Amino acid sequence: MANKNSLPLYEKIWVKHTFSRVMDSITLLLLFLLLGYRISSNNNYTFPWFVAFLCELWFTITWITTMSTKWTPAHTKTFLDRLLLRVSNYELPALDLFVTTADPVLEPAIITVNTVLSLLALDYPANKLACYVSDDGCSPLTFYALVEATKFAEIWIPFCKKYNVQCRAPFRYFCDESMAHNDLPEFKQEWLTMKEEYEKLSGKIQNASQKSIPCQLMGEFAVFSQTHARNHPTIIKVIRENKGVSDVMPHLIYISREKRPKQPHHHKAGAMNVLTRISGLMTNAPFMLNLDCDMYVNNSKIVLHALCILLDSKGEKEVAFAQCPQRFYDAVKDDAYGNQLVALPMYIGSGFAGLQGIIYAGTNCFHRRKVMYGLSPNDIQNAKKDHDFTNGTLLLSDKETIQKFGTSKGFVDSATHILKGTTFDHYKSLDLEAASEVASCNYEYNTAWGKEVGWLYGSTSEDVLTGLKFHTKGWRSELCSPDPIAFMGCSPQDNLGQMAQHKRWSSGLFDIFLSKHCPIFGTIFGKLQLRECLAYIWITNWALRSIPEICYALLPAYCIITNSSFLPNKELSMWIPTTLFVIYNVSNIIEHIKSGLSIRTWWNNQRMGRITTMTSCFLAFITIILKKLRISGTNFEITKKEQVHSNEGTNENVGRFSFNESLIFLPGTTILFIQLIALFMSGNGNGYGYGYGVGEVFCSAYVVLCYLPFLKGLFGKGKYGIPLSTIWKSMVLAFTFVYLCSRPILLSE
Ligand SMILES: O=c1ccn([C@@H]2O[C@H](COP(=O)(O)OP(=O)(O)O[C@H]3O[C@H](CO)[C@@H](O)[C@H](O)[C@H]3O)[C@@H](O)[C@H]2O)c(=O)[nH]1
Ligand SMILES: [Mn+2]
Repeated sequence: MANKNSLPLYEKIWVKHTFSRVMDSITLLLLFLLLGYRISSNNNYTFPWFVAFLCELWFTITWITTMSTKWTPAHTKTFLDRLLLRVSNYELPALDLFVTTADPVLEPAIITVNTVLSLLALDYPANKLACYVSDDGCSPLTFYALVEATKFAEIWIPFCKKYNVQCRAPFRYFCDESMAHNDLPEFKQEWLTMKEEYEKLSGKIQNASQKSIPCQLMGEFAVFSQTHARNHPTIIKVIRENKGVSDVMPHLIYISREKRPKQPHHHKAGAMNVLTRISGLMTNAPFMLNLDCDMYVNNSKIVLHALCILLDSKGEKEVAFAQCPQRFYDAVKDDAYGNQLVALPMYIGSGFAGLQGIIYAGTNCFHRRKVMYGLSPNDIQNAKKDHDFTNGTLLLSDKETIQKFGTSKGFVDSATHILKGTTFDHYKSLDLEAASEVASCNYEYNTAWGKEVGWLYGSTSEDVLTGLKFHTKGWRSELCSPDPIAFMGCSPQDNLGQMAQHKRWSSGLFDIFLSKHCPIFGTIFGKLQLRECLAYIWITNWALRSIPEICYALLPAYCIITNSSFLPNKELSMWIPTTLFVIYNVSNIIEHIKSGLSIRTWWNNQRMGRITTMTSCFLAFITIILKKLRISGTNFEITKKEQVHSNEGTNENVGRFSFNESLIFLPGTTILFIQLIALFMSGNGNGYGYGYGVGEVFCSAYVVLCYLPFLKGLFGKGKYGIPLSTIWKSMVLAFTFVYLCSRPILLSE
């Protein structure tokens, strides 16, 4: 019994993916064989041969990073009973909850409200929780919705706790009529009342979004008059203060940080840092959970699960953050746009988790505040050795602290508590003046915010960048994936959203690769482990992948047009690329099936992978090159969040591609045209002498198959059709390509 308290609070479970390992190794072997063959068959040194060799070399290197990332997947198992034995309810640490929203149109208030309600109703002592909502849209509607939601929360929270409701976001909970059944007689009545009350709440928010905010609330809303989303002073509203142990409602605070047209606001990262500072002034919890506005809590005990990792005696010393997986509701059938990210996290995500740790995904993540303030595991070790926190590395002189954290005395005091490891016993009622100071545009000027402290600036993928910084300092991270799944969110409902999102991610990630935070430097000069570094190289190079993929996709067409070949054309050697193609796809199909997905889903993911790499990633590549050349900057385009209604599931247009004037469709349409021209030439017997073979024609046809949605788009109407201007531009580009192909090139035969 004596060592009950020394039992670990979580365990790492290593997953055996033997089949994947074998298939991946065969794939690698075949890639090596192909490269070897290309080098050894010296009678084939032609231009397409050379380009193919370079592309395949790239694919091989990428494959090595993929394999290394996937090789030792792991996840964690948490022991809630052990945690509760060790810490009583009274001793549980405080937790600050952060929600970010930025646009009341793209992110409807009712979605944010549901996220907030699910957080307020967490299975955790309410007096230890404080929920801070950052509104970058400075929208009175969001504020109004939160005020109304608080009234509903007063009955919703007790209801959830009484009946141990699992999903505490009402819009999802009430979707499922079967929830209305329960053996307790009074349940049904309460369920109905609750549903009615929720409908009233959503009705009010709906009305307010269409008309205006009810006038009786005008007083409270006066501050919103004459504000503009990009130009307004700080607005902070303490909507509800927790009144102590017996109160079921956590604190709820609305924040819209100051924005001025010419001042950089650093998008989400900037918002997160303001939340960090304001919460530091008020509750200063040692842990923080951050959610995007569309991610609701699906497992009400998730805080306890995450604490098992963060409070574990080993975890306490080593783990910077516990990341829960991202899962999405209302998926489009068979994942037509390839954005559900189910198979990828299962292999790559847990692969990361088996190394130095999972990446920080921007949402669903529990952070340690002191790590956010820049501490490394080393600092803590040294301070412990010195037994003196005042002279140890942890505490800086007053001047240094101000240089690091800024001039707010209140905040510097709170940060000192965190660095020393002592927390406030009870919260301080919010000093609005101090809070406005730390939320102002100028506050971070000449401080370490965004550089050494808090969420890092400089990339639209602030999440991966911030996590990478922690790993480089020597921290680990853990994947926390209890059953039922902790959080659910919404994913783009069409290809436009998906492609734009993919572009933002890959540009942000590539930005990191080209910055001083590049994972390679992290391994050479920091504490980023080698295989973790390879995994980060894998993820930060999505944009770069577009170049070899586009070249490789153009090769078959080039060969058909110029009557040359890039594939081995002797029967015996042809088996290398053929087997490679088969093995790669078969193992991919099986991985999808093992993740519980259909073959159709596999194909949609595969196809979408090819499309996004050649379109979104390519544009991301160009965007970042232009940024590095200081020709243009990057922007954070917010993803549209939609509530899907179940009757839309039968709509025949579900899964169809829509198009607009965006440049993102230009590369895809051009590639498609080039293949069509090539196939037409091959069909017409224009390939004199038949330098190219079945292989080239097959590859070209395969590219067309991947681009089938674009082919349909050529004939589609309205939003389902590719705009004429894009078609014209693509045609010009395609014919230029064909023209250039037919001119003699130095290296060609
Ligand atoms: O200026 C901004 C822009 C965005 N956001 C918020 O950032 C979150 C993520 O934005 P979203 O448009 O939903 O992007 P996603 O691509 O869905 O988000 C993923 O990718 C982002 C990085 O690209 C991460 O920050 C997110 O956590 C991660 O879920 C949302 O809550 C927004 O309200 C802000 O608060 N301020
Ligand atoms: Mn999102």
